Amino acid sequence: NETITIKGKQFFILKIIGRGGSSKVYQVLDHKKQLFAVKYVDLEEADAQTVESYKNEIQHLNHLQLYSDQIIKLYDYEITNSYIYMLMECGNLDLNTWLRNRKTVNPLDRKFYWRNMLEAVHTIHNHGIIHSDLKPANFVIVNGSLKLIDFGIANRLQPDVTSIMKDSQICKKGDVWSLGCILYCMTYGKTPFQSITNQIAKLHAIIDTSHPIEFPDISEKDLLDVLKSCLVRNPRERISLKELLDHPYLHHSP
Ligand SMILES: Cn1cc(Nc2nc(NC3CCCCC3)c3c(C#N)c[nH]c3n2)cn1
Repeated sequence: NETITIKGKQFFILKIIGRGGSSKVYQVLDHKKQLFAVKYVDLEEADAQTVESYKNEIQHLNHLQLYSDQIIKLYDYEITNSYIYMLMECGNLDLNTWLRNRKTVNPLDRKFYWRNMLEAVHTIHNHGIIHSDLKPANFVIVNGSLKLIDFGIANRLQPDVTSIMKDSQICKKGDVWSLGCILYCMTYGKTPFQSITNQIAKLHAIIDTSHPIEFPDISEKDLLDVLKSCLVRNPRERISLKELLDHPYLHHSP
């Protein structure tokens, strides 16, 4: 069956893991039967800005390999005018699928995965990257720990150059909100505004500081405090990533 050749090495396609607009992710084997993920991007229809955004994402992914184990391993890549191949480590499952398949998350997994997510996002923030679209599908489980697979740079609708560069500390707080939503989901089995089905009403609730987010009582008081601190609507008052890394939830058992 089908093979992919990257930098002269041949890989055998086992299955397609996912597909996006012009990208596909395959699970492949090399000649030593080692498992990898290959991301393929079709550049035929891509405009110069899109190609640039993909090259930017790859440069950052390549560089950040050195700084954290919670960033997916990029072993090699091949860029031509018509396609991109990225050879990466393969996760067993992405966090979105994992969360969908289970009703409850055990407190130890949740705490461990939270630590992994914080470390990954702290790493990209330290290099001036703000994801601004963090969701469970951006993380994969590799040998029991979570790894970030993309930085939200590729194919983002580029902020038009007129957008005034906001204070980056404030923008980083957007990623804290997103992480809080993921942790909320791992705690209560639903996202903070999931019960509001009308999209407009949901949007109003999200931005309405007088609309209270429900935090049903739980035994882990440290976890409850993390959730309430992340899901503060005013970014200035919201907890920072640095403070999250020092929070008792990460350091006190249970
Ligand atoms: C469902 N599932 C996922 C895996 N593992 C996996 N999925 C990856 N992307 C998936 C593409 C579809 C959406 C969810 C992420 C990548 C990846 C990139 N990009 C680099 N390594 C990976 N490993 C095994 N089953």
